[in-house]
Amino acid sequence: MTWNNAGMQSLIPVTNKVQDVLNKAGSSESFELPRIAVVGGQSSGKSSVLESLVGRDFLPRGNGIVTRVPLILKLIQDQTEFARFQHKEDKIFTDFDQVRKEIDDETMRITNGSKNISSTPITLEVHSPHVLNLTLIDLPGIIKIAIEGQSEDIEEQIRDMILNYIKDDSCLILAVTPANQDLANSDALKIAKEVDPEGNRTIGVLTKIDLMDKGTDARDILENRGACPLKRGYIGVVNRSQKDINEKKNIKYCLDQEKKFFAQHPAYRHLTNKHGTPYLQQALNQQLMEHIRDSLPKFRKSLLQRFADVEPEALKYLSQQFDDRGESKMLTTRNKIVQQFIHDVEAAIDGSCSQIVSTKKLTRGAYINRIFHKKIPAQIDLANFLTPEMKRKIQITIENVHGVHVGHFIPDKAFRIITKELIESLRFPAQNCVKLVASEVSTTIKEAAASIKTYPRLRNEIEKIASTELLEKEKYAKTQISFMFDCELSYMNTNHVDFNAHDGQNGRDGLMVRPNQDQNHLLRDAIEHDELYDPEYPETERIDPLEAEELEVNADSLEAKKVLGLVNGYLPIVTKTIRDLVLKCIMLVVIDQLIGFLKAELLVRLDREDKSVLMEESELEVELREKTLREYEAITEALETINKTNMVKLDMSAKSTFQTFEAPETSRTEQNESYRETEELFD
Ligand SMILES: Nc1nc2c(ncn2[C@@H]2O[C@H](COP(=O)(O)OP(=O)(O)OP(=O)(O)O)[C@@H](O)[C@H]2O)c(=O)[nH]1
Repeated sequence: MTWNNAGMQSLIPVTNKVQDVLNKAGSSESFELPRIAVVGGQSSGKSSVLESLVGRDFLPRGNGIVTRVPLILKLIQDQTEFARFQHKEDKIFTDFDQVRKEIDDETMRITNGSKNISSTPITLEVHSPHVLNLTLIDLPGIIKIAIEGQSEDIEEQIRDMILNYIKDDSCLILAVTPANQDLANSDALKIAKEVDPEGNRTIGVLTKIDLMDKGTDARDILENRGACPLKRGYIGVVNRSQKDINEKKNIKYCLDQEKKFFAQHPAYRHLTNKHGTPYLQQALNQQLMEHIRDSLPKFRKSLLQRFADVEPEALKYLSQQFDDRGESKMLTTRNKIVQQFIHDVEAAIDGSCSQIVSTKKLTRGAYINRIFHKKIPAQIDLANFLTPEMKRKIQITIENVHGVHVGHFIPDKAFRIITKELIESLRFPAQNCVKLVASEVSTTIKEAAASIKTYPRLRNEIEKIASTELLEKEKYAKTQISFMFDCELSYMNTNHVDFNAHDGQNGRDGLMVRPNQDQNHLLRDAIEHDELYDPEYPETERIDPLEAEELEVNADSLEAKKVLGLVNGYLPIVTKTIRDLVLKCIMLVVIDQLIGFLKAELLVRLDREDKSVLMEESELEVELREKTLREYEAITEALETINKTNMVKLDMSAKSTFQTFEAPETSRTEQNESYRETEELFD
């Protein structure tokens, strides 16, 4: 058997290298060549044309509708030559007569042995070192009348099937018309026009020129001067006749006969260079080149986009790679990872450290900020302390302080007891604030550690050291805060500059309680003028006598009000101080000291571990890294290959073989722009 698709070979170096490189790397990018669908009336010679294009004699041929199901023929460039059907994946065909038989058998199976057609395609892969990766489709011929045993609407079914394949803009249409029929009635041209009215992707193929009536010729059509001119013109071919097939004449022999036919025929002698199967191959070749030329810039853009996606990951992997024979390189890698981890933790908390500021997601630092300024003030809050329960406590405390005696002075002791109890009630919420921030810092540590993908042991160790230290810091901060509470509880500083006897609002009628002042007198005045009650806290107003009765204690007593005034004036000082110090303590211990620890101690602690164990790579990550690096290299190579392609030369060679094909202007400009982009990238 002889292969005769040499015309397509010139495309192999570029497209196949690009396809190969990307396929091998398992890249998601792939450069697809367009499908070529062969359409035409029944027995117009479609399968014969297709076979000539492939250069292989393996398709069923004969009278009647031979092609009754679509045949999707995938040509795949490979080292060895064989065929394989999708429906029989395990079987390898090396004998192409067997391929023909299998197509026949499968057609019968699909159509249940009837004479009907089916849209269920047969998919056949032909692997060969001589083909270009390309998909060709042989379709059933368009018929006019159903014969016995065929569905009434078979004509419509065939039309729909053909249209379904050729409607895709990237599909090249070979409209096959026999020369011994009137062109104006060509089914192929009619159906092609429906989907490609401009004729941009339709090539007219005139078969059976050798069978034309004596005294007639197809010269006008072949010179594109006939009744139905096509933008891309017509190409005349002389395929093997049924007799040739029966006599098993090979394709090489028939191609020689075809050449002789054109050379010797007086009407076509001057057209020998523009017709015949080899020329059709060249024309198709040019179409494909044009497609490549037009789609390369777009494809390159998409490759560049993928390159931009893959590059940062790849560079990260490359920077983390080390030669495991060299311990110092291993250490350098480890140290780099640790530095990066510390930087990531710091950057996530301290926004100013971060080079890239997200506009979509809050960072941990921003969350901590919310805890500082929203949650902490809300948790350390005694504004609503005056519950009925507290009123009752105040009165009972006062009465207990007096005991058997009748009290005439402000019960200072009761004030201290009540205030202490209230301050104490803040201890747990204040410590809880440490927990809230620590939990955010813990998440920050986990997130930063998660990016150490290649070395899971190192990642775990770093996370463990940092998290353990965070726990220590959390504990320590809680102790410090507890100490702060102890300080607050040890002394009620009623000499504080901010202390206001009724509610801490300075300047309100000058109602400041100072030592050596007559507190009883001031308070009495205040009560008379109804100034001890804060309108913001209605609970501080006079206690409902009914409620008082329920309590069975006189919570509305003058003394209770005096104590309330003192408590109310003192609490804001305490909450203000505690809020401020809790926040500062958390910042110092849980954040600053932790980061300080990471900077000073993390490497020291890691040094205690076995380096080679710590730097063991994760299998999954190794796989991912290799895949990423493979794709990175493949895309780089593919881009370089495309960049080296001499598009002008490619275009010139295309033009010299098939003058009527014009390339759209815009694609050239786009192409140059894209080249510039690519060149810049690789400069
Ligand atoms: N003499 C001569 N015979 C041809 C030519 N082209 C095709 N034939 C013959 O015409 C018959 C039909 O050819 P096919 O290639 O099977 O036609 P088809 O369009 O694929 O047929 P269907 O798939 O059945 O529609 C075969 O016997 C071919 O040998 C040609 O250029 N010259």
